[in-house]
Amino acid sequence: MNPSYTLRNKRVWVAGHRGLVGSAIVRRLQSEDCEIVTAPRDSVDLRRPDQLEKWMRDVRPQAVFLAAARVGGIHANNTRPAEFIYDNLAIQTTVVEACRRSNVEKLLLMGSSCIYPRLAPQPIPESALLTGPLEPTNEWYAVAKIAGIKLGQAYRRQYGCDFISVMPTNLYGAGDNFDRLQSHVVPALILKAHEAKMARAPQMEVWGTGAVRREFLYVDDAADGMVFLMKNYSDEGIVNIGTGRDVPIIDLVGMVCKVVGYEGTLRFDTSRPDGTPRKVVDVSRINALGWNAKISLPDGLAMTYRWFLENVAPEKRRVA
Ligand SMILES: NC(=O)C1=CN([C@@H]2O[C@H](COP(=O)(O)OP(=O)(O)OC[C@H]3O[C@@H](n4cnc5c(N)ncnc54)[C@H](OP(=O)(O)O)[C@@H]3O)[C@@H](O)[C@H]2O)C=CC1
Ligand SMILES: C[C@H]1O[C@H](OP(=O)(O)OP(=O)(O)OC[C@H]2O[C@@H](n3cnc4c(=O)[nH]c(N)nc43)[C@H](O)[C@@H]2O)[C@@H](O)[C@@H](O)C1=O
Repeated sequence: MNPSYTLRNKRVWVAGHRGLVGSAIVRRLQSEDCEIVTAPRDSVDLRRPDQLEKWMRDVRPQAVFLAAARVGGIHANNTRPAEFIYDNLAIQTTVVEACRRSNVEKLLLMGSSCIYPRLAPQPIPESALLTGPLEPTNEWYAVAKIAGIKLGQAYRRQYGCDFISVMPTNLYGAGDNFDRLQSHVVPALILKAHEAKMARAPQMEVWGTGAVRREFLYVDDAADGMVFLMKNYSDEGIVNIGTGRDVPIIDLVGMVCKVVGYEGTLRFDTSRPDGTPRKVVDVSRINALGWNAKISLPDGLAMTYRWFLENVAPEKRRVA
């Protein structure tokens, strides 16, 4: 299949357009000469084939970014396994089959770096998929995401659908979920450091030991990489997207406190899970295709905190 695909003058559906990744893809598509279409959340539940297929018949999108999913951090994944496996299976099967029936020209599915085995070689190559046991804190979500990969590959083989799958590493940035319990580590630490600073608290809490390592890709980089793949990649193999560099959580905490301006001490709550000891993806495949991440972690954290202050900070809400 010809890897090059144009978005020019196409109707491009961003499923999950209000989320962290979906809203970043909408921002990125502003510089493409295409028509962005979105499904109204109140009338189109992407777990419902009847609702989606009616909308698809009316709108007839030609290219689709599937950024809709049940998503959360380690606590959310570890405590809500049924929602994470059911919702993500339901959304993926509904959207993939609806795209086939509507003859969508190209669909980009989103997996996650958490699909790889807990103790995969680091950096993690795409070939590590299904070579070992999963990380228990998010295996339900991971199994659903692996099913999504297999769906896309099966539809390419049997029906000739141009469906591709990208495996993003941990993402963060403007538009993130800042819920104290359900969020990922970056927004959670920004919220906690900010609140500790505002309250002049002597200490802030960090989950786990802080010794595990994670890779963080700014969401606008991720969106740019996904548009790049939509335009330049067409094959059944999955493609990692990340920076290729990881940091210990303890270092991340220091960077967040520096950006926020919090100078108190840290209390490590080791009753909270660490999750996988290390998760950094091998980005040689996407680099070889011609794409590289551009936004550094310090710059990304500064942009995220600025967005938090303008859109989420508790004192902002009180003023509003
Ligand atoms: N954030 C991260 O660190 C990573 C994310 N990913 C993947 O990227 C994709 C986007 O994640 P992210 O942007 O962080 O998630 P968010 O939770 O920020 O956004 C998910 C979006 O999906 C929508 N959605 C959820 N369920 C339904 C439904 N039943 N019908 C319609 N819309 C629904 C949500 O709508 P509403 O707001 O109304 O609930 C929301 O807009 C996911 O596939 C995720 O697995 C992969 C790796 C890392
Ligand atoms: C992207 C990936 O994200 C998830 O995996 P994860 O990377 O383990 O998730 P996380 O960002 O929530 O935690 C990263 C690390 O950070 C530590 N940590 C410290 N303090 C806080 C804290 O306050 N909140 C959170 N959430 N974590 C904290 C936490 O203990 C852990 O060691 C998957 O569920 C799945 O969603 C997935 O695909």
